[in-house]
Amino acid sequence: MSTENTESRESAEQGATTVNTGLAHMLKGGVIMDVVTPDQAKIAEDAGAVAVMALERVPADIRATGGVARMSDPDLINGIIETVSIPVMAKVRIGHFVEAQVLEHLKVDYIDESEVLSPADYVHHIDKSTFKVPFVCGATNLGEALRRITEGASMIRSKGEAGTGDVSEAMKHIRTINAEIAQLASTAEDELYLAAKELQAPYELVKKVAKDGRLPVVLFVAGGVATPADAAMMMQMGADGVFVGSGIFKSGNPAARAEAIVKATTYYDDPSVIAEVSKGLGEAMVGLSVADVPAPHRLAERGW
Ligand SMILES: O=C(CO)[C@H](O)[C@H](O)COP(=O)(O)O
Repeated sequence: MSTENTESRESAEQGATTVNTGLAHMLKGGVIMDVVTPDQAKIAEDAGAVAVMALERVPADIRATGGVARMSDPDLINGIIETVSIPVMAKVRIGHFVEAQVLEHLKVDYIDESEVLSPADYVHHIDKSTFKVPFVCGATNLGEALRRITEGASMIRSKGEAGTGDVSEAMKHIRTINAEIAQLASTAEDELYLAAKELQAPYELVKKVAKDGRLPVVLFVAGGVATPADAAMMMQMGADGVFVGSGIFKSGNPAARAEAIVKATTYYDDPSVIAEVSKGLGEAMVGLSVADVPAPHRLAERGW
């Protein structure tokens, strides 16, 4: 390849990186909602969601019915794309690069390489740098987040324990990521080589996080967020936004709860707003305490 071609490819790649992370920045401060039908997508859009995540079953139903959970039917994804004007994300199994090729072909706005679906590869994640469409990936700690970013993820979401309605794992993961970043920021420069080795992440990326005191991409929180107060708490913990799935569409009044969670995410530091929007929402999802979920059934354990 000529020098000129190499340069233009590099510049195109840099451009793609900017665009890829740019969409995630536009979603900041918002709620991304799991939806399984075009009607649900419309409810989410009307409630003020900044994007929807198309999938076949919300995590609570994946957990309840078991079996192998895969990428959704393209007809469902197309139906949702045609119904709403906000960005549409969709999930692929960890390591399933052909499902990702299909979603890119369908022109989804974002791909979630998600532990909520059954992994297709227990060793490798997708090489996301080979795609034009941006990816979001889950992480339970800083090392995991940095490995996903190295593979090309443009956005990270902490995993929580999806489908439980129990926010405690989401809290654990955002606290862990925050604490590990704070520790890096106070690490002497000549000790960052060891930190990189321990985090199993590239030195240059570790150095950047230490210098900036934050991830180089947007960080949302997911998994177990079920009430307006849950969402506001994640925002007060420093999240750039929240994903909510089962908490809305497994509740008694999805439209009202969706709107309330959006408002609480926006006014996350105003208890008077959170109190107001929490009134009269009807039944919250029944939920499942994470302490009662045995380790082999924990979705957050998937991914490495
Ligand atoms: O995997 C996801 C993020 O991509 C889900 O949207 C999220 O984890 C939903 O979890 P829950 O159903 O507990 O809200």
